[in-house]
Amino acid sequence: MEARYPSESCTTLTDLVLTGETNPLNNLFGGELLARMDRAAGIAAGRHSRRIVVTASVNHVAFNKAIPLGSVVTVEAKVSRAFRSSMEVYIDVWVEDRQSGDKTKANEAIYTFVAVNESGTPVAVPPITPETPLEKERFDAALRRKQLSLVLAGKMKPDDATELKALFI
Ligand SMILES: CC(=O)SCCNC(=O)CCNC(=O)[C@H](O)C(C)(C)COP(=O)(O)OP(=O)(O)OC[C@H]1O[C@@H](n2cnc3c(N)ncnc32)[C@H](O)[C@@H]1OP(=O)(O)O
Repeated sequence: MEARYPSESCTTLTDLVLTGETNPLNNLFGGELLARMDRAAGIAAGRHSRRIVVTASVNHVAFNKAIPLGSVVTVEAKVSRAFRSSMEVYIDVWVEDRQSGDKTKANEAIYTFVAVNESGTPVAVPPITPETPLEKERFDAALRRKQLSLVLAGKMKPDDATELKALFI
C-alpha cells in the first residue's frame, strides 16, 4: 500500500459552544468535547484508511483550559502514525478570540482507531510518512504510546513493551 501524509487526513471541525453543552460553571461539558474530538478523529482515520473505523482507545486527554459558553471552538485531528490496522490520531483544540481572531490552544487528546471490514475484523491500513518537525515528533513517540495503551488494557505484557523499557535503561 502506498504511504500517505498526515496532511491528507487533516480534519477541522469549527463550532460554537451553545447552552445545553455546558456545565454549571457555563464552560463546555467535558463529554461534549470528547464527542467532538471523537467525530473529528474518526473522520481523520477514515480519510487515511478509506475504511470503516472504530474507536479502540482514548489514550490521553488534557482539559487544560475551560472553554466558556459562546466560544468558537476548533478541533483539528490528524493521523500521527499508522500501524498494521490501528492509527494514532492526535487532536488539538483551539479557542478563537471573537474580536482579534487569535487562536489559543485549549486542549489536546490522542485517540486510537482501528480500520475494520464489514464484519468488524481489523484490516491493514496504508503506512504514513510524517513531513513537518511536529509530525515527525508525534510519529516517533507513537509506538511508545501504543505500547503503554496496550499494557494498560491488559493486551500486552509489560516485559514485551520494549519502547517503554528503553525509557528507563
Ligand atoms: C467511531 C466509534 O465511536 S466506534 C464505537 C466505539 N468503538 C467500538 O465499538 C470498538 C469496539 N472494539 C472492537 O471492535 C475491537 O476491540 C477492535 C476492532 C478495536 C480491536 O479488535 P481486536 O480483536 O482487539 O483486534 P486486534 O487484537 O487484532 O487489534 C487490532 C489493532 O488494534 C490495536 N489495539 C487494540 N486495542 C488497543 C488499545 N487499547 N490501545 C491501542 N491499540 C489497540 C492492536 O494493537 C492492533 O493494532 P495493529 O493491527 O495496528 O498492530
